[in-house]
Amino acid sequence: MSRVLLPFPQQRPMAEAMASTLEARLGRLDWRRFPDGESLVAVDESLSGADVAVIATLRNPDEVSIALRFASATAREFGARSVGLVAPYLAYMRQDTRFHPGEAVSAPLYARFLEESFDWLVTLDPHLHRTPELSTLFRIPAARAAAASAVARWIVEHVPNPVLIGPDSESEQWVSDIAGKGGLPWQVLQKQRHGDREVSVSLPDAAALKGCNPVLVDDIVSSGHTLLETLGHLKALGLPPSVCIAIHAVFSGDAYEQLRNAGASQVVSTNSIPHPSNAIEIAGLLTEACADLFGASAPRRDSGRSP
Ligand SMILES: O=P(O)(O)OC[C@H]1O[C@@H](O)[C@H](O)[C@@H]1O
Repeated sequence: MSRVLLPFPQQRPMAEAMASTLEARLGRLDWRRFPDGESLVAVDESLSGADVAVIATLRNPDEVSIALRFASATAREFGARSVGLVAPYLAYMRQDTRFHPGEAVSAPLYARFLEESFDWLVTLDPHLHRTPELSTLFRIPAARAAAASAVARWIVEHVPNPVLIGPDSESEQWVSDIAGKGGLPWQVLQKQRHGDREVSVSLPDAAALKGCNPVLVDDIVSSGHTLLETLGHLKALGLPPSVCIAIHAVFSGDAYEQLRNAGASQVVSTNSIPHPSNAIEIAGLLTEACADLFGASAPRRDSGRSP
């Protein structure tokens, strides 16, 4: 039985970091776009009997998803026994309910889409809010790694006298976990979202923050408005410039530049999405989460069948 990692081009360094512990070889997965936007995917042809893990981070999911499907189907066509997906960032998890009439509930729909291609899934800190666990969303074996220990280590090593601040109640699960791992004080604010780019947050207990260096932590930073709003309030309270930590550096548009220009002392992230802010390595955490699934899952009924 052999294990093969097929990383999308951007995830090659992640795959290189994971390969030896997983006793897997690195295979070829090329992806390019034709001028009309269509995808051309090419994978290793020597996959007969192999357990394959495709590695793809799902920022810009509408672009990458069709390529994912082509990659998994072609790997099976070349004889892969099983095909799993390691998605350091799992997209579409935030639309987990119908916020307005007529909207598609994307989280379960996207889960169904991925299940059609993959036998198992590993991801890092998925945005599970109203959904308690990955297993309630996915019908294939799914495991989640947590960045908390790596983020806590980074904070302890880089920020003197830190206090962790989560911008909203959704962030509590990540902030409290990181605080627990690092033995750090923390608090979580109340946020109201008024639109895609309009949010307001409540003032924190300023007295409790006196003498500390604020570290804002969120799972996803997309437009950046949640952290921008929080930064603004902390600045108005006269607190020292805050460190901003994103687990997933989505950073749409100029969000990263805006945060840096808004008085953040540093903006850092894990490498779940390749980005200049990456400072916290999570390959080892994903490797651990893969251990029980990679090569262990029962082959799909249609495994090896031509697409
Ligand atoms: O405010 P932006 O950066 O657009 O969105 C990120 C926020 O939206 C939430 O679901 C995330 O957990 C995070 O708090």
